[in-house]
Amino acid sequence: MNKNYGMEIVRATEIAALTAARIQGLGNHIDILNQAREAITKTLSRLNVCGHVVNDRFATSPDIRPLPETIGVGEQVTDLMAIALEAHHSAADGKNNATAYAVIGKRGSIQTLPNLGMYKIVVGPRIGKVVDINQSPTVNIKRCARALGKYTENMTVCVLNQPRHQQLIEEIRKCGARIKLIDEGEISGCLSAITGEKSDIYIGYGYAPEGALIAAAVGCMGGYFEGKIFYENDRDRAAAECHGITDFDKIFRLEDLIRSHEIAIAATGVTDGEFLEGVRFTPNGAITSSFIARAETHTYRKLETRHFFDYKPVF
Ligand SMILES: O=P(O)(O)OC[C@H]1O[C@](O)(COP(=O)(O)O)[C@@H](O)[C@@H]1O
Repeated sequence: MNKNYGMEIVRATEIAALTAARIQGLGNHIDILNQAREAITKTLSRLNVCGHVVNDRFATSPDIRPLPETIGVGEQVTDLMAIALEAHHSAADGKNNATAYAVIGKRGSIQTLPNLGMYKIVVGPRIGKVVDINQSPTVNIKRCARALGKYTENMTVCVLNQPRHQQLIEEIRKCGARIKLIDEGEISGCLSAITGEKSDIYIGYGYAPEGALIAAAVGCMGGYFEGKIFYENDRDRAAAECHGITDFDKIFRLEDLIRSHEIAIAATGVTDGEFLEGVRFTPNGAITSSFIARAETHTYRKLETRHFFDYKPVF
């Protein structure tokens, strides 16, 4: 791609975040997700590309507004992944970590993944390739501590607060590391672990399609990612085969999920989160907190944007 599309897709994540923030806390998680999806689609539709939408986890959900198969008005063919509102239950409840995300990359650069669970481990560039998903959390935490020159007791591990993580949480406690529990929004937990802002490692089970977006963030910002898809039965394995996955023990790394340096990512906070602040409404507009990054340069920017609704007729 011959330009930094991060600058363009961030406008779409901003509009999705502003739209969702307007109805934050009203309790309707389907409506807030649909409104965010409509908003991100409308703004991405103005992009001068022909973006093939990939890894939409809600593509076949009957209540959820579909994203078009292709988005944009241009000729340059790209992959486009949009998570208009991660942690939509949190957004509907007015809780933390709701965020809008978009990734754009050269056509074929983003691996498509089935709607299955994926166990993930994510660290930032200061730690790098010392973790091994087949090792226990204790071994990985200690390896990361050594890489950072920190005591294990001063390491912070971000984990989704889900019953399935009980054993993981107990093991982390036993090895002496600190825990940062988040209710929803694993991507923001991973971004925070990549930059080392609020945690040092992210470990846990979430969805596989999110893994591609997290890998894109690692590709753009540095760090290390490993993910393993969790299969319960033959139907799951058949679903994976539709995406060309035939090795069911495969460890997915950055290069398996993102196959090009021509990739850019953007995100905007809806509610306050691990990595970004939520939308703050002002008397005549709103302030959004976003980030954009691209793999070619590894430059990442955090942006505070002031929106003036008198000049934004849509609001
Ligand atoms: O805990 P669950 O329901 O298995 O889902 C895990 C997923 O939920 C999330 O926390 C939020 O998911 P949504 O974006 O669908 O709201 C994701 O970050 C994570 O992958």
